[in-house]
Amino acid sequence: MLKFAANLSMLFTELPFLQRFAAAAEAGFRAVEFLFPYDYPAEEIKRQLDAHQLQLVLFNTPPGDTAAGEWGVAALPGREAEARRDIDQALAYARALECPSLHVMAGVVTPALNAEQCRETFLANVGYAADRAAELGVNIMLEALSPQVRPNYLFSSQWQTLALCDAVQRPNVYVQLDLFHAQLVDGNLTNLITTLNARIGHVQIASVPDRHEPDRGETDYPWLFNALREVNYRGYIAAEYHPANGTLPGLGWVKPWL
Ligand SMILES: O=C(O)C(=O)[C@@H](O)CO
Ligand SMILES: [Mg+2]
Repeated sequence: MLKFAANLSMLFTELPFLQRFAAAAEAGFRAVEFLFPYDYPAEEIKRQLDAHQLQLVLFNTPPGDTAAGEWGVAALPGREAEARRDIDQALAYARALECPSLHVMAGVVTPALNAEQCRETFLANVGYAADRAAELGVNIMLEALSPQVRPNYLFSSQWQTLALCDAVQRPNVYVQLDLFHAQLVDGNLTNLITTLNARIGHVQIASVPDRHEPDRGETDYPWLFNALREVNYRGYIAAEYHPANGTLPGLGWVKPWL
């Protein structure tokens, strides 16, 4: 049985953040994810999860200075101490919120940076995160981001994600397969699912190219759900899209799965 989660940074944004948990549960979701918990004490988020019997399944390490265009610091040479503080903080939240997976954000490689050095820095920081996470039973996710959404992010292809997972040599590091980014960059999604298979730790979905509900656009999600079922995918599939016309009217696609 496939399991679905609502991304509370993109869905239910008609409501303030802490009210989105109730709305997701009311809509039938049993699991949620979001970008960042850091503006709120963990206890406050935990109260929402418990009150609405929701499982938190994923969130991200802090993004760095977003106003300056940063999107993670784990690949930025010279920022290792900050990256590891961020990882420690994120893992403290993961523990408090009983969240099984953490996405470690790499960062944008500006022209002033050496790409190979960034990759090495990322691998070292992911190794640190994986070892700390293993003590808590948490898995680490790595996510390729398309240049259309995040230009110059450290990696954009699912094959680069796989190579990074291989290179870090830790059993608790997985591919976070966002099928929206994957279609933009790699295509051939059925092959990606069957080839990556057991290395996939988390899946996210949205229509392509508009990043709306996954019931439109160029990707056939019922087909891909079936492909995930056939490889016996046991993780979550998170709805990470911008609703085209409000969250609730767009949830028809997920109703049969909840
Ligand atoms: O942008 C995405 O896609 C994500 O999954 C974010 O959480 C990280 O960039
Ligand atoms: Mg994503």
